[in-house]
Amino acid sequence: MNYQFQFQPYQRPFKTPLKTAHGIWNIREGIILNLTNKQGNIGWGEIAPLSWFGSETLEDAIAFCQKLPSIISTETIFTISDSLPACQFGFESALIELNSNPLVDLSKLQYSGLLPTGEIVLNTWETLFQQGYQTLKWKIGVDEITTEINIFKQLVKIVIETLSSPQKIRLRLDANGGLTFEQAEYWLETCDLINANQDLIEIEFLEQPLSISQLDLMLELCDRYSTSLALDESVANLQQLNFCYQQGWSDIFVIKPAIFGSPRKLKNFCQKNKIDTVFSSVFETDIGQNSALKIASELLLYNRAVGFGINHWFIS
Ligand SMILES: O=C(O)CCC(=O)c1ccccc1C(=O)O
Ligand SMILES: [Mg+2]
Repeated sequence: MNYQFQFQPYQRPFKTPLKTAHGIWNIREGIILNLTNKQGNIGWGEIAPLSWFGSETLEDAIAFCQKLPSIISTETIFTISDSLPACQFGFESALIELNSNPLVDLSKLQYSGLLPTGEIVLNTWETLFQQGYQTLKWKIGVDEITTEINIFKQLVKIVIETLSSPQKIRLRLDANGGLTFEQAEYWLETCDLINANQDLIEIEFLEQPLSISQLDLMLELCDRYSTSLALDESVANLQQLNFCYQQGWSDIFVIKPAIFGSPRKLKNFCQKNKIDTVFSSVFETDIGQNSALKIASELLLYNRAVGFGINHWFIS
């Protein structure tokens, strides 16, 4: 099958720049593409690379699109190199949109809301909770650890004072690989104590405490603490996911479909191995988000909230 191919780069500024352990992020840049078939139907796709997470760069993706002819085949799409995972996602999701049943039910998904870093979280959590988010994520590893643990304990205290059973918040902590082993131990001790002593706030998991090169130490943390751990940066694409799975990771895997690579290969892996997944955004636009959410709703096994509650981060 042949398709007519068009693409257009885009830029979207954040309302408030996003702070993570990797640094400050001001503008989301990516590419919107479309494929038109012989009947004139159009399928949209998005390429939203995140090179600091291990995907190709935006420049790589633009260069790839520029080299393609204006008519491309299904075979071209299914042979995109594994070194261009965000391109694999963008083109395959446009194909999926053209060729499959559009009636995927996204209404059953629960969303996780992303909190801002720092002390402002003490006000923001309640706004998001009132908007319906029962799962929230807070970035750590950005400030001094004593400052962050202090804010975290205040947050837990306020939540406990404000909610009453059966209300409940699940909180995810995302370190973006920015902690040392000792700092991760300190966080996990604190989380274990909170989880053991009350039911109004559950620390659902600590996400990517250490860098990709320290998988052995993260496996050790899994053994030593009862709070769950999730890998994110460590499993940014299929090759990395295969590796971590083979090394024995049996806790949570955060999957960011837009940079992971071929949706078809992701589906095969998840259906074969029944892993515990959290599907998450890379701040793509609605086009990439819709494709990612369709994948999430097909593959989600344990009903964990998807990390796509991020719209309030953008100037619309
Ligand atoms: O996962 C979520 O809940 C929100 C999305 C998120 O945190 C994120 C968004 C863009 C890039 C990296 C990350 C991350 O999980 O580290
Ligand atoms: Mg993360």
